[in-house]
This record gives sequence, C-alpha cells and structure tokens, in this order.
Amino acid sequence: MNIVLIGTGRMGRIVREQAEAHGHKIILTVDRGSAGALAGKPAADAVIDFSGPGALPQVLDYLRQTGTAYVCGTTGYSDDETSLIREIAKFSPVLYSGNFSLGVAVVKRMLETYSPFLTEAGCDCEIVETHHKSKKDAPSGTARLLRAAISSDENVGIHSLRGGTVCGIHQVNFFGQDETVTLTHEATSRAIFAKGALTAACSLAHRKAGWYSFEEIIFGGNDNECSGTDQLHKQLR
Ligand SMILES: NC(=O)C1=CN([C@@H]2O[C@H](COP(=O)(O)OP(=O)(O)OC[C@H]3O[C@@H](n4cnc5c(N)ncnc54)[C@H](OP(=O)(O)O)[C@@H]3O)[C@@H](O)[C@H]2O)C=CC1
Ligand SMILES: O=C(O)C1=N[C@H](C(=O)O)C[C@H](O)C1
Repeated sequence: MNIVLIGTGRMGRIVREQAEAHGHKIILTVDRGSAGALAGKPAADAVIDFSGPGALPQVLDYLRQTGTAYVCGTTGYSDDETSLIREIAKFSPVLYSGNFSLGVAVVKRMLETYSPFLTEAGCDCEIVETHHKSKKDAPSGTARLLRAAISSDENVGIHSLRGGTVCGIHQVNFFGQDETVTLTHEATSRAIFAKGALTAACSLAHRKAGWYSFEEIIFGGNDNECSGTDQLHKQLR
C-alpha cells in the first residue's frame, strides 16, 4: 500500500515502522510544520491519521479531491469536527476509532452485551483512564467509546489521570450493592494501535466510499487483499 501519514509523533513513528516492516510505503508525511503539503497531491491507497484536530481541514480537502481511504485514530475532536468526518464518508471509505487495539474492541463488545445486566440492577458505572503526561486531550477517545457502549446518556463518569509514560489503561467499574465488577484493558506498547490501523487501512483501500467500523473489519472476516497485512491481521485476531 502507498500510505499518506498524518502526524509524525509517538504514533506516527510507530505506524511508519510497522508499515515499512510489512512492505508498505509511506509516500508523504504531514505534521504541523508542513501545512499545505497535501494540496494538489494525487490519490494514495490510504491516509492514516494520528495527529491533532487542527490537521483536519487539509485532510478533508485531500479526501474530497482524491477519494482516498481514510483511517483516523486522532482523538479530541469537537462534535462539529466529528460530523465533518462522518460527512466525508460520501467521498471516501472512512474508518474512525478512538482505539485500534483488539482488546478494547473485545471489551466494547462485552460491555454492549453484558453491562445492561449491571446497570439495570442499579450499579453505578465509573470509568478511570490513565495516560502518559504528554497526552493533550481528556477524557480519552477510548473512555468515550466505552461509555457509549454502556449508555446513550452521560450518566457514566469518566476520571482522567496523567503521568509518566503510560501507553493507556482503561478501567470500567460497576459499583453495586455489596459487589463490584471491574474490566481493565492495558496497552503495554503503541505497536498494537499501529497494527490495528494498518489492518484497517488494508481492508478499506479497495472498498467503496462509506462509513466502516473497526469491529466489522476485525470480527467480520478477513477479506483484505493486502498480503503484507495478513500477518498483522492474524496477530490481532
Ligand atoms: N485511536 C488509537 O488507537 C490511538 C489514538 N491516539 C491518538 O493519536 C493522536 C496522536 O497521538 P501521539 O502520536 O501520541 O501525539 P504526538 O503529540 O506525539 O504527535 C502528534 C503529531 O500530530 C501532529 N500535529 C498536531 N497538530 C497538527 C496540525 N494541526 N497539523 C498537522 N500536524 C499536526 C504533530 O506535529 P508537530 O510535532 O509538528 O506538532 C505530531 O507530529 C492523539 O489524538 C492520540 O489520542 C494515540 C494512540 C492510539
Ligand atoms: O494519546 C494516547 O496515547 C492514546 N490515545 C487514545 C485515546 O485517547 O483513547 C488511545 C490510547 O488510549 C492511547
């Protein structure tokens, strides 16, 4: 795959490393210092975005012009920015996820299926998310997606801790009468997110414009046509 990489920070570096290790090519990188780098550029197989909300306007212009597949893991978007990402699915295949790990996808499924047994029995649910001290947004994108899996209103509290070099810990607590249930996911390396995003990019590269979910890519069968990513896909499953 020929990939345009948005963001060259902690995630951008590991996406590049994993992409090149699996035979893909980063044909263009964009960071804050290269505003406008996408203008007039031809289509790629995929855009992978781990940057900041400020990069969105130039990325959307590029997608509108080229129809390139868009895999976005950036968090901290406003509701308006999130709507713009949804709208671009008219032009490109788009997959947005606040977390590209297999483990969080499984925890999300568990919550969708089983959390009603606890919340309907009166449990109070509180999420605690812990990240490295350089993380810019709070609450984390993962905490938001886990909350959405539990409840459509905002009666689930989210508590954010920042410190050291923690890649990401999410703890979902259900406090009931005389019992507590806690589900914990801990990412011990950012490689898991990079592999998930590359798997998604390979799967999306040949699809028609539309909105796709990470779960349908990893649980819905391996139909990606990109052999370099088969191995990543197996690691994720
Ligand atoms: N969905 C997932 O699975 C995961 C999502 N993330 C998310 O990915 C994002 C990036 O994380 P991380 O790599 O740790 O952050 P870093 O701060 O290390 O890197 C961010 C990168 O984005 C660039 N950037 C920021 N704003 C702009 C802009 N306006 N235009 C162009 N480039 C910009 C920065 O450029 P410069 O250095 O020039 O400022 C930098 O290269 C965060 O939102 C984070 O929450 C992280 C891990 C997993
Ligand atoms: O910024 C990070 O580091 C991470 N961000 C994502 C989030 O906001 O949930 C995913 C992961 O937890 C790491």
